Amino acid sequence: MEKVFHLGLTKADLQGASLAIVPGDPERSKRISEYLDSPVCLAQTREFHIYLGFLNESPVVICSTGIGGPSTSIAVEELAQLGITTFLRIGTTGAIQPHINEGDILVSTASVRLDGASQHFAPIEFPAVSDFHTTSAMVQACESLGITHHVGVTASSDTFYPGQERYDTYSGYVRKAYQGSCAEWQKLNVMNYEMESATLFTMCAALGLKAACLAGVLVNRTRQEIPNVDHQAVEKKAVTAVLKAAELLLSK
Ligand SMILES: O=P(O)(O)O[C@H]1O[C@H](CO)[C@@H](O)[C@H]1O
Ligand SMILES: O=c1cc[nH]c(=O)[nH]1
Repeated sequence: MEKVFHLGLTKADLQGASLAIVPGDPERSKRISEYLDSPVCLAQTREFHIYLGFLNESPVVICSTGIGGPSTSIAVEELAQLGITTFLRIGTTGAIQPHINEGDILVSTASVRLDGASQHFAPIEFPAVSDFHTTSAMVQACESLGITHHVGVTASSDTFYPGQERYDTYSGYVRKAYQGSCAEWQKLNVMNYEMESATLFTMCAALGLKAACLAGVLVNRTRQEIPNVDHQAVEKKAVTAVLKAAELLLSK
């Protein structure tokens, strides 16, 4: 088989892996790989840092998506061509409900499609819904590890600043369409903001692939706009949860 265009890998490179862990941050790929047995770096190209390792002897791929839907859609498409059918996103996030605390883990059942890329896969009426069994494994993982977690709907935006209604910016202006949007999502019981799950869920649901997403809370937007917590501690908890979910899925 030819190498896929962006990731630069062939099916043989993945050694039969069918499950991928997909963080946004490229540097996180390496940190996750260190929890696997015999990790090797397969490629580092653009925002895609790709590792292969083993979890209880099953091959697992880790591939960063970069920030946002367009690069996520490339990673998912090319990984699917290479044999990946299950995608576990592990991200960071901003909570918008007052009862959610920094350091909690949020498991997304579905996402509000505030992205553009998902519309290249399915019309806006199509739900950005996670895979039930894959998401259940994430919930079970959090429960078994005693991690404080919340399960619900996520708003997934193309932008970090206006799409998430941040005013503490260069211009201080948010265009009218997004003014009041955070309050509306709060009223509609949306848990949080992040930037990749709408594309990931829509694309995977439309293509018959399985996707789930969990994220560690870096900031509670009812209290402040920009995160200032210990990023690494929050990430470590989320990584522990996603690896446990992968282990549960691979043991079935
Ligand atoms: O920590 P990651 O996985 O990158 O996820 C979140 O962090 C980035 C924004 O800071 C966006 O990618 C958002 O979805
Ligand atoms: O508030 C936040 C924090 C992390 N990632 C986001 O997209 N938003």
